[in-house]
Amino acid sequence: MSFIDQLRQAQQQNQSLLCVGLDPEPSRFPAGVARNAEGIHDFCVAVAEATHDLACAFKPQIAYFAAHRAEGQLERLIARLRQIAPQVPVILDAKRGDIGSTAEQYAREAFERYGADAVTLSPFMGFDSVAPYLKYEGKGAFLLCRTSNPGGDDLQNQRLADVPGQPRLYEHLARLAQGPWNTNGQLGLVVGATYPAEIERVRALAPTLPLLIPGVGAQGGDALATVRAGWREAGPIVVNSSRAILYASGGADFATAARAAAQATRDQLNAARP
Ligand SMILES: O=c1ccn([C@@H]2O[C@H](COP(=O)(O)O)[C@@H](O)[C@H]2O)c(=O)[nH]1
Repeated sequence: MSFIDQLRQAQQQNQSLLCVGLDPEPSRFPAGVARNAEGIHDFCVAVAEATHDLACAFKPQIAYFAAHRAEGQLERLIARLRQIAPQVPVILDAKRGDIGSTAEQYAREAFERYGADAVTLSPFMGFDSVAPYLKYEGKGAFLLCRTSNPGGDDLQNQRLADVPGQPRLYEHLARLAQGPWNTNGQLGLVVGATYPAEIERVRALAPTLPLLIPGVGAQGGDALATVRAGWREAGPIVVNSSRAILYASGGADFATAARAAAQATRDQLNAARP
């Protein structure tokens, strides 16, 4: 099954647009969870078990694992997610971008080593840096388009003088991803919930692409405005929240609190659907 079909199926089954982000930071773990690589694995498993029926995707951010030499634990975690929630796709947030030969290795890492269903990529180096990922049939790739951070303006919001109509860089990217770059039909875009007007613009330019939308929760993005701007019958959205769910409680009840936070966010997103 293709990534996009898998995503739609999980959204239907769990009635959810919510992606639970797995950004495990040992210094924020409650007492009783080891502040090491094994603790990272166990903490994420506990959160996944508590939220598996509320999520349409899980998004481990690779830096939180690699920084603590927990790549082996990330492999095991993704394998475990398959048991906990076989229907829920895993998006590996890696934001890779490199020349083709190196991109081949990154693609292998994401899809063969970790077994992710989709990956996030930086499109800055152009189509040949994206193409190796598209050779993996049915696997998804989300290109950074209009990111949630204020610094996204520095490049993404600049106009391209040499392109007809002088679009902004993020608009040009959205057009490429909807059109000529989407050779396997599995491309999506990353757009920040902190910029709903830009979500709406991206949706106009890329009406059928899945949008991965981080920025609700800890970054303060507006869930209602996000869904209104991005959700369309023909174009799914996946709205990520990480810290607001993972650290809803710093105590022994962290998994129960994570579930409550995930449920509240899921319900908020669903209530905003037209
Ligand atoms: O534009 C982007 C792209 C990716 N991210 C990632 O999403 C989560 C957000 O975490 P919160 O705790 O919900 O703020 C994190 O992994 C980022 O690396 C993003 O925030 N913005």
